[in-house]
Amino acid sequence: MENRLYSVAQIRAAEAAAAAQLEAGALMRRAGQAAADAALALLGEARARPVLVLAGPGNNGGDALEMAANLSEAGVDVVVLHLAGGGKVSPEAAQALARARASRANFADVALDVRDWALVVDGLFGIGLARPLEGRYRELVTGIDAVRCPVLALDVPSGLDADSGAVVGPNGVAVRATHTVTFIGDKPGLHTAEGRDHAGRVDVAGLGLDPSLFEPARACIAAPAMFASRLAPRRQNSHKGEFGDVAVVGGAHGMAGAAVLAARGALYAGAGRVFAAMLGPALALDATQPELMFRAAHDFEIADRVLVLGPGMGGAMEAMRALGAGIDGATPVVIDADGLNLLAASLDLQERVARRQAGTVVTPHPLEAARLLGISAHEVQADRLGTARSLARRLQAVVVLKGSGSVVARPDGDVAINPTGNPGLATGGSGDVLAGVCGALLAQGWPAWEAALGAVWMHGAAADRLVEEGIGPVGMTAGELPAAMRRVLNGLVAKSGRG
Ligand SMILES: NC(=O)C1=CN([C@@H]2O[C@H](COP(=O)(O)OP(=O)(O)OC[C@H]3O[C@@H](n4cnc5c(N)ncnc54)[C@H](OP(=O)(O)O)[C@@H]3O)[C@@H](O)[C@H]2O)[C@@H](O)CC1
Ligand SMILES: Nc1ncnc2c1ncn2[C@@H]1O[C@H](COP(=O)(O)OP(=O)(O)O)[C@@H](O)[C@H]1O
Ligand SMILES: [K+]
Repeated sequence: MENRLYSVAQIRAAEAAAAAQLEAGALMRRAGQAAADAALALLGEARARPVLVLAGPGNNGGDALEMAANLSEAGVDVVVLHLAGGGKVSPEAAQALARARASRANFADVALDVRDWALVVDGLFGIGLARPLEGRYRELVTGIDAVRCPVLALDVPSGLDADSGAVVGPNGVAVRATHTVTFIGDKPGLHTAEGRDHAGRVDVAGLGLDPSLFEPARACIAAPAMFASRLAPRRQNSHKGEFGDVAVVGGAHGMAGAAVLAARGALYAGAGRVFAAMLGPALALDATQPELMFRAAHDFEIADRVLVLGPGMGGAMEAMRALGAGIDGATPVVIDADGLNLLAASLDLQERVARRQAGTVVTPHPLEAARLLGISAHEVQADRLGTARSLARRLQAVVVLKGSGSVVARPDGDVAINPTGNPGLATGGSGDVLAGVCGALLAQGWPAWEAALGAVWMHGAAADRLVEEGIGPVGMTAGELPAAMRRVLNGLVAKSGRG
């Protein structure tokens, strides 16, 4: 998999294997050099003001001390705030401290707001964070929020769990960095949950480890290369039957909009024909999208149609019957929104989902995932990868756990974290559009894993384009997504063509 993400345990194993082959302290010196290079790149010509380096008690602090020595050797004015802690110090961190003390860096116990810094470097804690930040550490970390310069985190923003992207502690704090240089391998927690807010832009410094030292990654960052084989340009001699029928099953009384948004998502993602099978009063027409065909759900023929089960479906018996019929059908399905709430209420339906032969994509937001697993939304967010994996295993389906850094998981445990999208998507109906897009890709023959990855990546990229154009993040509407997503999709298709 490209853009690999490693768990802390995997990073530790690779680090130990590499350290056994190298001279003592070599990895820390390499980390300190990579960190200094990243800082120099960020500073550019801005050398007049000093750089503040916060160095913690462990090896993350050791990296910071090596970096401080390198920066001062490069002529940068460096102030080091070293918090020694009371515990045992590794030989390499002790060596780094000696080197930094012998350099021109100034050691001082300064307050964050006493100077106008060019850069603040967070080398307090990395993957060894063992508990929530308290006392002086907490003060420093919250103080960083007030500085106006760039903040560079070393390895992991202090206070963030590198595996999950959760801020550690019930009332925890973590550094909000503008940039993170992460060592040895990239980590999932930098890209999902609170990770995107705290890590900023992430660069990986591999430190020259031999790839054979790594256990296989079970996670990666999603990228178009993962679904590129499905993006072939259409043949001239094609007809709408080749691009499949999508039927959105939903739209109970008062919730027609959800079904319409999903149907538009499907239309703009290239489905041959799109139906909205309404549980509530069937609309005659969507005047702005007259291509959509409305039917009453109770006498709609679902055979041979890819189904998007759930947008605005409600919780009535009729909805449960429609969901069951869709699940028992032989075509690929997407289950979303109220469809997931109904599923959460029925172990029988969950088992029927797990027995399906055709592709199944399930798209819960954290609360829907929590209902499905009988846990709290907080517990879901504390372990998004684990949650998505266990749902995928339980339902034998591809699961998209939505939110910042959506996690796409499949039953064998592989996951991808989506890097596109922004808070403009936090608006009613954007999930309905996603479900429709996913349905259209399934209808065009994409396997469930690629359809989920493609839908999530393009849906987020559409929102990113809208932000670039000034249409968001504030006030972006779900109805604006389908056309923006269509531009993203056609752009990818054009790129995938020959020559
Ligand atoms: N080893 C190597 O070769 C390489 C390592 N690398 C670098 O090392 C980092 C990992 O180093 P690490 O294992 O020393 O952990 P680190 O993140 O510094 O924190 C542990 C220290 O903090 C303490 N502590 C923990 N939580 C605390 C809290 N809330 N509040 C207060 N104290 C707390 C804990 O002590 P404790 O009190 O728990 O005994 C311990 O002293 C990694 O992220 C990377 O940057 C790279 O250079 C590559 C080569
Ligand atoms: N802060 C965010 N950053 C990135 N994507 C987001 C964010 N908030 C929401 N999204 C995305 O927007 C969509 C919202 O879906 P959902 O919660 O089901 O909303 P609705 O039910 O209103 O349609 C999902 O694709 C989700 O991943
Ligand atoms: K750090």
